[in-house]
Amino acid sequence: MIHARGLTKRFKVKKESVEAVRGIDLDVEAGQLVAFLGPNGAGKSTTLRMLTTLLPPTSGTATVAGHDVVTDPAGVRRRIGYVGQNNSAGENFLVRDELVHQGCSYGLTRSQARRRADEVLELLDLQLLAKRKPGTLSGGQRRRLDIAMGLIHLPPLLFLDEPSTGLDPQNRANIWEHVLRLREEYGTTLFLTTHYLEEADSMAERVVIIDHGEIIADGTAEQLKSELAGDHLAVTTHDEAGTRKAAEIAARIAEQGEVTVDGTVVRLRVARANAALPAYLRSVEESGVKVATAEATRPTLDDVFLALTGRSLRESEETA
Ligand SMILES: Nc1ncnc2c1ncn2[C@@H]1O[C@H](COP(=O)(O)OP(=O)(O)OP(=O)(O)O)[C@@H](O)[C@H]1O
Repeated sequence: MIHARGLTKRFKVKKESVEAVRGIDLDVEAGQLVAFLGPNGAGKSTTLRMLTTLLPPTSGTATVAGHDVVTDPAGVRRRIGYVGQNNSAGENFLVRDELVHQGCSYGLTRSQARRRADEVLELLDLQLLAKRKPGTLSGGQRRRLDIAMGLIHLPPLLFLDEPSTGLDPQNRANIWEHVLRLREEYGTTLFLTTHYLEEADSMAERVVIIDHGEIIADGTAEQLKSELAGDHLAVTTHDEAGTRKAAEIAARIAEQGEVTVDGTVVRLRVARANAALPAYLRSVEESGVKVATAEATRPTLDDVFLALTGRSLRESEETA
């Protein structure tokens, strides 16, 4: 559905050149739900804008929904939906009429557009709001209307730029419910950017991480977490001598990263906690040290980003 090779975008700002995207290779198969993650300024929107033909690449190639973004942008646009960060519905018409108008602009006849408008209104639970003006909708309702606008021509591929940003947790969950329903009912391929790591982790089957214009990780959240970040173990002993001993043993088994000691707590990272924790506890107890508490935690996608870049994604966001 998406095949990009060496996709690059360079902007000229005064006399300086900004390399927003530096040679991206990407293949997305039909039916996938891909979350595109990265800190502010990483190049997410620029990539999305190139894939949706809103911006020409500086170099490289991309075929999207079977059409080349440079030589056949109109072909790409007919086959994709794009839900940007700004409202896509205008203020001239009522909600349903906005949808019908959008359908007609995609070449549907008026009666096809009406039928399709009713389908997307139902899919996004907007039926009761069909006769309202878009400006009177709440933030979450408005975002659902934006998604409906992107779906009016039944595209096999939908791009969503930050679909849940700015919404409260309840509305975010509601948007996800609709996005997942869309995929279930129509098999739509979904490619979305998000700042919410937890959402990408739990909802997307594939996570692609971009940093400084380059893809630095690509896989399922589980793969990325176990291959790149590892599980965390924290073991507490009763005294400093015991902690020292436990830290020495930890240094021998820790597969990734260093061992840290904080008071009487020893922390380490291992590939798989369920195998490593019992073995570690056995070794510590055999050395004569009594363990007070032991805890294993799974990493987050932020730990993955930290392991790859030495920075936390959240900190990168805050300093950007
Ligand atoms: N039109 C433009 N002119 C100049 N520089 C640009 C332009 N658009 C983007 N950039 C720069 O390209 C880089 C990537 O920006 P982009 O908007 O793609 O990042 P992003 O990952 O989408 O960030 P955010 O999460 O903040 O939306 C940034 O350094 C940005 O300042």
